[in-house]
Amino acid sequence: MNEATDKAIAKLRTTAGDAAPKSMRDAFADDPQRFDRFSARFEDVTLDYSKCAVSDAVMDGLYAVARAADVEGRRDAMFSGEKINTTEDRAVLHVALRNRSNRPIDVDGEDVMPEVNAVLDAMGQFAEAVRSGEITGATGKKITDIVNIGIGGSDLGPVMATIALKPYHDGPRAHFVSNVDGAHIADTLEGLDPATTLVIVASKTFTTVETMTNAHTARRWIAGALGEEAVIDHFAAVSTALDKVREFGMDEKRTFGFWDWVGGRYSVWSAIGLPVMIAVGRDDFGRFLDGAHAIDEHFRTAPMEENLPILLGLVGFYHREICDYGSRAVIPYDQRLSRFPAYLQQLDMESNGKGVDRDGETLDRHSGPVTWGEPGTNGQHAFFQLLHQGTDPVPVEFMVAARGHEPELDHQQRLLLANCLAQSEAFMRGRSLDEARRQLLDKGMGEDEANRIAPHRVFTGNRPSVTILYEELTPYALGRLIALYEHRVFTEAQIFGINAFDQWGVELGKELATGLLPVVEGKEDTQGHDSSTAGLVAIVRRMRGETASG
Ligand SMILES: O=P(O)(O)OC[C@H]1O[C@](O)(CO)[C@@H](O)[C@@H]1O
Repeated sequence: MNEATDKAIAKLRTTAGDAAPKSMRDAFADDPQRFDRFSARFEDVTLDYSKCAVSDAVMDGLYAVARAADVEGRRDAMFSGEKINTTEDRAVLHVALRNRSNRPIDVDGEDVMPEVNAVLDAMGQFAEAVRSGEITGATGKKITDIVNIGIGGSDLGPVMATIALKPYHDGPRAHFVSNVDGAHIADTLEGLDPATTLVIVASKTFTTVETMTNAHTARRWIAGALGEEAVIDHFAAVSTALDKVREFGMDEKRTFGFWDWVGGRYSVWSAIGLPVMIAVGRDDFGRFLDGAHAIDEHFRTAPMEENLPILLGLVGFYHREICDYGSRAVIPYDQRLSRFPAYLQQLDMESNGKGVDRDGETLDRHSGPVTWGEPGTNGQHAFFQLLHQGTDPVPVEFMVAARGHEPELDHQQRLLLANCLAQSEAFMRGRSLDEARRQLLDKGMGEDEANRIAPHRVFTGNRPSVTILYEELTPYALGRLIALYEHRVFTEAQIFGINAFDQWGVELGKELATGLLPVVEGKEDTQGHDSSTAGLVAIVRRMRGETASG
């Protein structure tokens, strides 16, 4: 572990004990400038962290931690193509995928930008040809539906972005299959016409069992309806493993590559974004990349005190390490961001859910928290109970647009905004016992009854939240929002001292999945497995009528 970071964190802990506001309600009452002091802006995005228990001294302590952990130096190393993913010996260059300035970025002495631009161009031509009907299915019919088959990073980003950009869809309908559960592909293909469907198989490795199993099911579906020779016209592939794509029998002209320096969870900007591009078109996909690039430039150049991803990262680190909050809730008051929390779960937890530092030493501090969430206002009618009154405070991250895409329903957007802002105010202010009692008495309740009920209606308040406010959820704004979170995760990882870019924990799942299959199939016995696993396998086989004792 880095000694300088340890020292800065120890100092911050003391500072926070002495100088963090004990009551945020009082802090707001005492300082009318609090919002101005603890919020930052980039273009039309406002990051408000004033409803967190920070003070100037705490923020200075956090900047000192970031400096000790060399966040800025490591950021520059990432942007310059250094192999900062040391356990896989890879550069980390999702930023090159949206490097709209075309500034050269070298990996092993070679500029990656020409290749990046060539794939983007090929994707654009293919996407537009599918959208216009120039590329058709085997029978000459226009493609009306695309089915993306992928999982993890080859699914979550495209699904999330496709849902988010619904107002911009003017291409074929996009569907997504990820789960190996046959129900997923069966339900998705039901009602689709093979003659007008294009299947995109998206897999960085082209070996992931879920994706390959679903790809073979889709292949049978196409071949069964249109004949084996039609398969080539109904499939496209996205992968870094071009040899494996060839083995599957895909057309090379419909194969779009990317590179080992793009992590799965950072790949929506690459050819993995093809379904998004087909749905919204090349130009809007370009605007999505532009938005991310704008945040990249801001992250690369803005001073820490004004740097939104760094500030979001510092607040996140503060909540995790100093305040000891084990999770954070991401609540978009934006229905079209309904899959953003799921997307962030992979981005955040696959990156920062680590137990050893970059040198392989066991961490003696926290790494990343649990990230979870659901859109508001729905969450308000479910888990907000715990957020307001539960015993474990959970910092909340709200995001909301000033304007929706439905001018005729603008009164609903105002209601949404009011809910979002009211919730963050309520988390901060709370309601004291006295206030609760007085409210009940004002409603005409008797004194004894008011005394009995009031404690149940107390809200401790002082519960932290961050609000990210933007004008409208455009492709550009979505690109910015995702990149903001990517660099937040990066910032936190540097302070935690971990490698955010490997994922050995989830890769274990890939090994385990196939290991037990022969046992479930009855081809191997349960010897060597624990009694729980053996017992459950035995029940499964009995229930499926696969053993005599069934
Ligand atoms: O794109 P692939 O190679 O099919 O992998 C899918 C996902 O699997 C993981 O490696 C582990 O689940 C993720 O990181 C990745 O996004």
